[in-house]
Amino acid sequence: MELFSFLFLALLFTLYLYFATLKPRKTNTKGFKDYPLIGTLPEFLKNRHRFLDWTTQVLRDCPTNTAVFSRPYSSHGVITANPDNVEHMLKTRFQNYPKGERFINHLQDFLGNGIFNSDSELWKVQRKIASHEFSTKSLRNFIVNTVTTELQTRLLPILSKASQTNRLLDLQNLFERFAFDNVCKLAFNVDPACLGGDGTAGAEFMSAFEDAAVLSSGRFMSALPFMWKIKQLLNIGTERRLRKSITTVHVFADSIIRSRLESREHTGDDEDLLSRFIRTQESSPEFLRDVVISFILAGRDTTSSALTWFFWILSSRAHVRRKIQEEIARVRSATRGVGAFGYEELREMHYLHAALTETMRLYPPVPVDSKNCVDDDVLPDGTRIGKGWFVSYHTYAMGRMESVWGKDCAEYNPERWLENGAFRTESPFRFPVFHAGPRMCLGKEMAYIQMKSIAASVMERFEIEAVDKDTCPEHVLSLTLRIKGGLAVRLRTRDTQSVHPNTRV
Ligand code: HEM
Repeated sequence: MELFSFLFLALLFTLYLYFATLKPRKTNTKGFKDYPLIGTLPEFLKNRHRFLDWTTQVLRDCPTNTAVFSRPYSSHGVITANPDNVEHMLKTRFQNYPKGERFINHLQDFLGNGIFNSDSELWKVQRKIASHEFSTKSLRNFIVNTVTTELQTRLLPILSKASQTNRLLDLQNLFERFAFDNVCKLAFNVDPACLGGDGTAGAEFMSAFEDAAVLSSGRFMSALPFMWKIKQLLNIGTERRLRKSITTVHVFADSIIRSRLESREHTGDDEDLLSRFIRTQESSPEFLRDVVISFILAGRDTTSSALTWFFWILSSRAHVRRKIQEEIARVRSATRGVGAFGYEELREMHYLHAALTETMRLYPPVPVDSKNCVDDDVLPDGTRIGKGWFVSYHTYAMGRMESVWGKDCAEYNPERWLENGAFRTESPFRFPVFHAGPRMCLGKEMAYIQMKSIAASVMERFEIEAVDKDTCPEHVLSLTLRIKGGLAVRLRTRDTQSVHPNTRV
């Protein structure tokens, strides 16, 4: 026993000496500090809680805004905020940069082989069906109608009541519930009634879905890649919670899919994606479940994240709020529209489009996205990448790069998106908020319809002020960029003279 204690103390002492005298292999300030054997791990552990800002600073200091990242017992990787590199990986050499095994393994339990978590043929077949359906007018109308109903019957009445009672509201929570109801209608025509409804089963489904998303993405932040696998094997800690939440999600989705398959002949006119997939091809219930879950994940927290940051930013920018309100009033008087905004009216709102886009430039809902390198390659800026390395493009950092947006990159300025008053699109490689190339986001148009519809309807009726409008909120990093603790706001009904008489709730 004494010998054991002695050996143990000797080992501790040796480790102490090793770490105390350790010097990074790379001592200059460019790139991540890289130590022998343990790679970037010490820096990563020190900065994990502020991952986005730390990596942004490192990339800003690198000559081509690209840095190599290494972790012990795991493959190396490259993180880039360079538009040429982004174009190379997302388009020019698309085949060489799939999601890859590492990404897919991390999310497999939750997402199976859904579009968000597959490559090659499995991805292609879902992409083909979905991109056809997303381009149909019937799906667009379905989306507009779903958003309108949720707005008129749930969100606006909740806001109206809060403004009368001067109650504080967590706007992020409301938007997340809104988006979840919406995307469930789109995915399988089910209304979980998470916003203002009595949907107990729906609320349980949403909360399990949220847990599953956060815990699955937490696997990527594990200091040592095999640690989550050990926890999974022993069914302990976060992995135990993850298993439970995934089971809840699967049971809920399976029951809907089973009943829809049993009444297959009744899906003839249904507009939701599940019915469209059932009509188009023969698929197993498990595959249909994967399809549905991926779509819910893709459309769930993205629009709510963008809208939450949008209202926080606008809280301290009265001049931007005023311009949006003037635009809304102009569109109203031109169309003499009443009630919810129609698709054509939303299309006319160029300034609102620019203000939302500018929000996502600085606070992208998907801040970092990763691919896997299949064969050795050299990026356009000269960075060498080895087979099996991960390559991440850092959308959050790109919005803050002088090399991409110029000297005023840190300023919130919707005007940068306008030319003679009309919205001007940007290269998706400089602005990869919706991804780019063959895997570009399928829900982009739907997302803008939803965000513009909510923003215009809310801003036409209310003034919204974040309680803590002058302090940048902390964010939580899961798959999407969310505000830690939500966004507390106070509402005031706008002067009745400035609101169209027929639009009151
Ligand atoms: C502001 C809102 C949104 C943003 C910023 C956004 C962003 C993105 C990004 C970055 C990706 C690439 C993810 C990856 O492959 O790793 C993506 C993919 C995707 N998005 Fe969106 N998205 C938004 C809203 C939506 C909505 C509302 C839907 C509809 C349900 C949707 C459906 C999809 C789908 C199906 C994919 C997978 C495409 C593929 O792999 O081929 N998105 N989105």
